[in-house]
Amino acid sequence: MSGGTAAADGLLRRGLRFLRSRWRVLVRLGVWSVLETGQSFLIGYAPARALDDGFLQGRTQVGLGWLAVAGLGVVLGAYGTARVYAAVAALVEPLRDRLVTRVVERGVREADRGALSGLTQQVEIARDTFAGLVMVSRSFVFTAVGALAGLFSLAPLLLLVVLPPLAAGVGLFAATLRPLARRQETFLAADEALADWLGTVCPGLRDITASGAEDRMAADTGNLVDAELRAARSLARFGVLRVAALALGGHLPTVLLLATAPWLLRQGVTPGALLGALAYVTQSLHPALHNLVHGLGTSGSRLAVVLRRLAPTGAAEGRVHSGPATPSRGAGNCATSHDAPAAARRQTAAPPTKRNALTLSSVTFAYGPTAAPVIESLDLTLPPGAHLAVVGPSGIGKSTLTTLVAGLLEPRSGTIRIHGDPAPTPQARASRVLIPQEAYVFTGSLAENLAYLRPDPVPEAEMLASAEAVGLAPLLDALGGLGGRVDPTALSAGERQLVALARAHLSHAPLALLDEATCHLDPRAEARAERAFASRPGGTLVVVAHRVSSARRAGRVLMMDGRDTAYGTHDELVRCSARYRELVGGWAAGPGAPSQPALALGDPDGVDAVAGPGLAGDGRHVVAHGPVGQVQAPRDLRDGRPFRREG
Ligand SMILES: Nc1ncnc2c1ncn2[C@@H]1O[C@H](COP(=O)(O)OP(=O)(O)OP(=O)(O)O)[C@@H](O)[C@H]1O
Repeated sequence: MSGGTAAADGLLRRGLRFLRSRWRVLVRLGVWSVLETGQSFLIGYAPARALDDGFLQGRTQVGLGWLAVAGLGVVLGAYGTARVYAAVAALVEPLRDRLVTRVVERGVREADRGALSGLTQQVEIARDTFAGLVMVSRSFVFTAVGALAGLFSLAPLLLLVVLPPLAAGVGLFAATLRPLARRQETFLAADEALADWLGTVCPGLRDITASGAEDRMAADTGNLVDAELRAARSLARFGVLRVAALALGGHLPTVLLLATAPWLLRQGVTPGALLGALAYVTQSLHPALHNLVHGLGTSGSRLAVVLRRLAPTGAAEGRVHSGPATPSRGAGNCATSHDAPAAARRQTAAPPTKRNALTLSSVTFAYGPTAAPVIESLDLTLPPGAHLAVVGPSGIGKSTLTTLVAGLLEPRSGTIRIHGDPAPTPQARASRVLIPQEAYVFTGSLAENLAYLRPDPVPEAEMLASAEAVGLAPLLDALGGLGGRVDPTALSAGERQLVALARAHLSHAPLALLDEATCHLDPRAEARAERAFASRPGGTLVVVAHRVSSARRAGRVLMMDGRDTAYGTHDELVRCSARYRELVGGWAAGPGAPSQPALALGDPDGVDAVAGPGLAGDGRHVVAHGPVGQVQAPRDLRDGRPFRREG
């Protein structure tokens, strides 16, 4: 037995089990359908009687009476239809609940919100399709029973004319149902495979061109297009059989009734009975068969595909992915924001480990409704304890990013979570502390300034430890200890930054955002402050860096550069990102270099640096556009030694 057939049989078994457990609802549905069917019966019977017993006999009132009966049948039928909808809801909603429970469990287990929203959408499709199927197949059965009973009661001979073509049409349709469903599924799978493939290839066109892989990619894409074309043609061929079934079962009875009318009249069938038979065929049987053929033919296979996809194991087992292997992206391990979709997929495919300190999912932000986004579709994940340096050219959006994470701005779209709490919310706000470039201190004691972010009384020892950690101790001594008076105007910008840093260090917030918060400190003092934050137990640090030394210290670097944003370690970026090398090289070249680095003389920790453009990454890969080596890395970096400013 093939995998597809086994899956289909499994689905059928589960479906029958589901229906068996809801037999009461099915009975209710049947009862209301009978009432609805009364209308189908009367639609031909009443006009026949009206003609034969009323108008043709000159008894107008009797004729009108029968027509009134037909009208009453319509009213009762409408009531029955309303009750039918309620019964269908009772059948369909439990299926929806069951599927929702299943996909939510799966989404929680896989910690994949993207997949979850996709799956819940599919549940809605499954619910609607199932409801449509129940309505269509039920309607056909009851309408056909009503109409055939009516034909029999008018004149059994009529069945001889109507029944054979109707049965042949239904039989032909039934025979095509399974192969049609298979072809429909193949077509859907081919269509999705092509869409998936294009979604992967299109964002990487630049890399494909850079690595000369156009021909191979075009050939692979062509294969998928051909596969979809073949599937569409095969489906269309079966579509012709479907139309034939409808012509046979729906149109032929009308033709036969008209062609055999003289014979039928000779056999004693009355003109009214003939009129009634035509009404049954054209008003009931043909529309019901039409709905069945189109509804069951299309929706049935759609439902099968969706249900199989929602199945607990091998969610995509029903999906034929005939696409070629993932395209090479040109530059080894590198990944830019071009790779965002692939990177996002890699990220969501990873098993959940622990709660991330910071998660950005497809974050887009602009300063105005029609303004160009400063940040676009940014994905970023930082585990607790991570140390990230954000670099990029002036005005690229580094401060905007930290402000968004701090919850002072709201993304236009996408989500930001700090230790699982969405930003901006009070919970997320309590988990982060933002130290901007401009450090604010106020007139008061140093202790008051330091304890400002703590709701609880802060032990002196803690304050002294934080002051020591960030390098505030000399100022603390100069001011005469924690009780010393702070006069903001008497402090230098660097001293004010040290106070602000010690205050943030004392806060309980595990995520520290330093937005050029050390720009007035010398490199040595900056290094000390950053290390103090990086070594807080469980503390996560995001630094908007203005020196290369900052980027080197950080475990990961986010180089913001619009669509070419790159992410990785400093060494990876140096290896893979031409843009990053260019920036680093710019610093080394000194003043007047394109990136206009802020150099600090005699930096024992390395070179000063940077600013460059960008977006996101998956925590493991970095990027380069253009072959690696096209831009030569500065000699100092290749030697692994820090830069030194010349002269
Ligand atoms: N409050 C604001 N209102 C409108 N536009 C703003 C605002 N703040 C920043 N911008 C604009 O958003 C863009 C990104 O600015 P942002 O300050 O985030 O960049 P940056 O990379 O931090 O720059 P720098 O390194 O110079 O601090 C710039 O074009 C800037 O002019």
